[in-house]
Amino acid sequence: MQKIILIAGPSGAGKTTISEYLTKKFGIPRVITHTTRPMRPGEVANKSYYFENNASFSKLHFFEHVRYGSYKYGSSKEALARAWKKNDIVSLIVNIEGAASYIKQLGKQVFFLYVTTSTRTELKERLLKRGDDPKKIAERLSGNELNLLPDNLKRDAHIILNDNWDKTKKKLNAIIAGL
Ligand SMILES: Nc1nc2c(ncn2[C@@H]2O[C@H](COP(=O)(O)OP(=O)(O)O)[C@@H](O)[C@H]2O)c(=O)[nH]1
Ligand SMILES: Nc1ncnc2c1ncn2[C@@H]1O[C@H](COP(=O)(O)OP(=O)(O)O)[C@@H](O)[C@H]1O
Repeated sequence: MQKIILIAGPSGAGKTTISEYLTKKFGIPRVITHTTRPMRPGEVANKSYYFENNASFSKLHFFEHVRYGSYKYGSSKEALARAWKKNDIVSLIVNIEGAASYIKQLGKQVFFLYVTTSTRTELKERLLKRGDDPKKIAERLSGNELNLLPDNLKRDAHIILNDNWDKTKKKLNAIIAGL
């Protein structure tokens, strides 16, 4: 059965780091998603995201799409098909709303990883170190943008407390072995 590992959680929790590890270690490709937000330093077009404007975004065929902060984000049916063509297990980084859509639409094909840290201070420190703008960090770590795990998704979530990278790797290795 084709499967999708959804990776959700607050900014700075380690979603991208985990998805890159899954690619490197297990050849699990990530479904590249579309966004209207500007590219950050260090990001690569068509690898980090497909960077769109409002007009090009509106022409895509979405599996689901959301507005998050000031920008639009969405995963296209084409990008999912492309990733599944490469491998039966793929990963996808989404916000909580997107995770709920996937779980509803794909049911048992979904493995839902919720990644977080023990403290919000740790998230803030990681984001400062990553070079994010302090004003943006404050927005990401409050309100809707925090991506807290809602009660109705707790049953579906496999929670990874990514405080320690070695422990996280071991958990990921065990998860992949069991898929
Ligand atoms: N629903 C949905 N969320 C997405 C998609 N692509 C990215 N996201 C989420 O959008 C949020 C913002 O991503 P980004 O701007 O890269 O910021 P970061 O999480 O602070 O690194 C994150 O929670 C991502 O998981 C998508 O296609 N659909
Ligand atoms: N277990 C960890 N311990 C310390 N730093 C980490 C850990 N996991 C990830 N990081 C670092 O934290 C920062 C945020 O990780 P990232 O994967 O970009 O988060 P997200 O995609 O969830 O926003 C990156 O600089 C990354 O190298």
